[in-house]
Amino acid sequence: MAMLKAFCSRIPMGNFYQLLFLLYFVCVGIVISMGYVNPTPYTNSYLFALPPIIGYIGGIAVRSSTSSHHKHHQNTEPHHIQTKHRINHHDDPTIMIDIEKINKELGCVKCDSRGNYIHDANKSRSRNQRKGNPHEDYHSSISSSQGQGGQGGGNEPDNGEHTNVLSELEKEINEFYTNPSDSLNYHIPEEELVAEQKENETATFVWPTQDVQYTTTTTKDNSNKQDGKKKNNSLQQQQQQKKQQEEEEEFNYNLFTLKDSKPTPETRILRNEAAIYRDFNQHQPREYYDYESLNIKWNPVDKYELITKIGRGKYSEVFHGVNLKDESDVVIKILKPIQKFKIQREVRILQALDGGPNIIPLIDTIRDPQTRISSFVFPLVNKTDLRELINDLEDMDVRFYMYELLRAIQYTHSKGIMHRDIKPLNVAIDHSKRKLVLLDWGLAEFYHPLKNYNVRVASRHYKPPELLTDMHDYHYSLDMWSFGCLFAGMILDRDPFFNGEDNDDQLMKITKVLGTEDLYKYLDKYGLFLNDDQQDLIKTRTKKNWERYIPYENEDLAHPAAIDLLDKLLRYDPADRLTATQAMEHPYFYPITKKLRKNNNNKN
Ligand SMILES: Nc1ncnc2c1ncn2[C@@H]1O[C@H](COP(=O)(O)OP(=O)(O)OP(=O)(O)O)[C@@H](O)[C@H]1O
Repeated sequence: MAMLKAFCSRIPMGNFYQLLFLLYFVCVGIVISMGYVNPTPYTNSYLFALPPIIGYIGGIAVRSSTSSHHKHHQNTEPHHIQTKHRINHHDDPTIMIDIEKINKELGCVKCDSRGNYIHDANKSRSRNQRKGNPHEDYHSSISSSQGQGGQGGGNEPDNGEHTNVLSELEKEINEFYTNPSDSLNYHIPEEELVAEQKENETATFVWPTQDVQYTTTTTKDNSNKQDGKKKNNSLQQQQQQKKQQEEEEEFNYNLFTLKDSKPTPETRILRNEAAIYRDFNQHQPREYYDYESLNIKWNPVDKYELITKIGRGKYSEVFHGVNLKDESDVVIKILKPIQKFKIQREVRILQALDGGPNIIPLIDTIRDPQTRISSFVFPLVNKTDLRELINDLEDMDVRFYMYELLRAIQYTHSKGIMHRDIKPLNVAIDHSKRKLVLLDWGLAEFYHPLKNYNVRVASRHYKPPELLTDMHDYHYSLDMWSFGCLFAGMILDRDPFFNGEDNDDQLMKITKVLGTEDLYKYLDKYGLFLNDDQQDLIKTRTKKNWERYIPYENEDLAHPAAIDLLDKLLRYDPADRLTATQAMEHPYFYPITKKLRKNNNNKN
């Protein structure tokens, strides 16, 4: 009996029924042959044909039902393995960091560094229980999906089915982390491992950092191979660590730049990104651009004496002073009460640009301990107002000073900084020494791509269209517009060239010269809109020829090369404007660059 049971258990169910009917068929044959039943055609068909047919059909039915069950089973099996494959990527330490970052960004406080969901009793509650607090629902659905190894991350409301699947997955994930090797349903046959090993023994390794290749063979020199592998491993580790560090730095940098950035309006189609020096600050140590962490060393004021007031600005009173130690002339810029970060920013930027061409150097930072009034000390520039000077300047002088100004701007941009207040008042020229310096770094700022900056910078008449149309993600090219306005003022003897009475009027004045066609193209490109007042003010206008603005007495300054340069600077679209480097390469400056090259050659 036990043998029969064992035999039966080995026979698949479909075959078992067929065997049973075969047995019946044999029995009926015996009965007929022994003469117990009359073999009429009817009895024959009844006794012989029907049972095998039923048996056969029954067998098919049973077999197909078991095979469909089997198929279903097969389907879940690879899915199971697949899930573990997906989870397996957490073994990569670089990805682990990623998930941690994503969790932090999404505010998933319930995930560990591997993106693994940390069990929460609330999570096992039913949907109805959670329904009462939609906020809680949202957060638990985020953290649940995070628990799947960072897959998904949706914020759809949870339901019972979803929770079940998630808790199963959670179990799998936890199992995987407690015993990763066991949970991988993989078995690599011994022969394959040996073959792989052999293949590696004769493989060519590429040195990861240099273009050097070396071959190691176990049969010839075993130690070489070991060394090579060790080197390779340590190099790989170093590379991985470096990558990890870079990713961390990038993440911290992104957090930093997002810190005080305003959200971008949904209407924006295209963001405005600098084409040059875009990632300069990202590749600098944080102290370089994080001016709020700067500790300014304030020295005593008694080293200097004030002589006379020479100027005043929005944020300061400027005095001619003297350094009592060496009796040198200085400028003391006494700061009005302003926010601390603005002082830190100006100092940090002046430090970053120290030694740059035509940039005013910061000599000292002083503070009166009693009044706590802070001041910056600069060298005195014996300057002449640009607007007065213009009458005395020849074409070559204008080219020279404009080139010198561009050198300062180019250097500033190359250091990841925007000046944001280029105007004649901030350019000091000592014509007797043929020396130009760019002053007033109070509004200058570090450039971070796609950061939404304050548009209330630069002086109205030098404000580019992006500041007048609320494009907050402006970049270095805003300085190039301001430079263009200053240049137009000089060569066309009309400063300010665009003389708006307020910001809306300023844009209107610009459209009177540059027309409206390009303005609308620029607005459409970036998904920007005019405000109501601007729409009322701005009528359809055609672009004017620059020639009509050239006064008779300025034809020597405003020649075709100068006009061509001006035309390439004053463009609505910041992406269409020349960069400082491109402007310096413009034919207008050929006589200057030619002379510079000659002087350099002579020196050498
Ligand atoms: N080193 C200098 N040599 C000569 N004059 C200077 C010097 N520094 C500043 N000035 C004069 O003082 C004025 C005000 O200086 P500065 O622009 O730095 O101050 P501010 O308060 O930041 O001005 P703003 O209102 O333009 O922001 C300048 O326009 C210039 O005329």
